[in-house]
Amino acid sequence: MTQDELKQAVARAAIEYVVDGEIIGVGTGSTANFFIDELGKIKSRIKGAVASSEATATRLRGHGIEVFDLNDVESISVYVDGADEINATGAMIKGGGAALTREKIVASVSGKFVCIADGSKLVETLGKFPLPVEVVPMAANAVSRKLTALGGQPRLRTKPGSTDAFVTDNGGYILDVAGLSITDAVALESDINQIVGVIAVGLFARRGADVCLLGTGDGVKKLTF
Ligand SMILES: O=C(CO)[C@H](O)[C@H](O)COP(=O)(O)O
Repeated sequence: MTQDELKQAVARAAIEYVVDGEIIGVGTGSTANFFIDELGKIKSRIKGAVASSEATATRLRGHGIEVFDLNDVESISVYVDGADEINATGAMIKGGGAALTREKIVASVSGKFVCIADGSKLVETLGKFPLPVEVVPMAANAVSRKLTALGGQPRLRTKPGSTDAFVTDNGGYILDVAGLSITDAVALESDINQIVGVIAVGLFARRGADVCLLGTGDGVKKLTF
């Protein structure tokens, strides 16, 4: 199976977690997009969705799915999203698609986090994928120095084909931090959160996934944490 076929398979499998009549939290990225397309096929079963990015909101609306402002929602039963890396405890690196802050917010108010990923995302130790850190633009260099002191090699994310800084939905910049071998994800998440100027770090450890649907050549494997 191709990587897209694996993503589509886990997206289809995630429909099992949709609670009829409810508002569902929806992540960002190529795997989440397959899930949105599956949601579109059963949109009459749900009340609507809370999106983790403007791109996801646009795709949801394209399927005729109502997108709710999180401030107008009391609770979310299920949040479905991809990951850049996930380990055996359900801790993840996220933010490759630049939506880490809103993803973390929606995940934090959701009852169950269902991660959908192709098998290549399951790793023993987090950190081979550069850790995204969203920062207030004026603090980018100051935060970079602190991340270097933590042992990382931060690089400012730029727009494709440009040297201009990429700007997130929230007006932030992203530092992608290479060179980290993350053995204590909870501690590192806390340490980076403490750095003044950090908006959010793409380490989902304190609030990791509850379930991971992993697409492999042998079919969809379900990991529970
Ligand atoms: O965290 C994310 C976006 O900020 C994505 O979920 C993550 O980057 C995985 O994306 P994809 O499914 O395209 O591999």
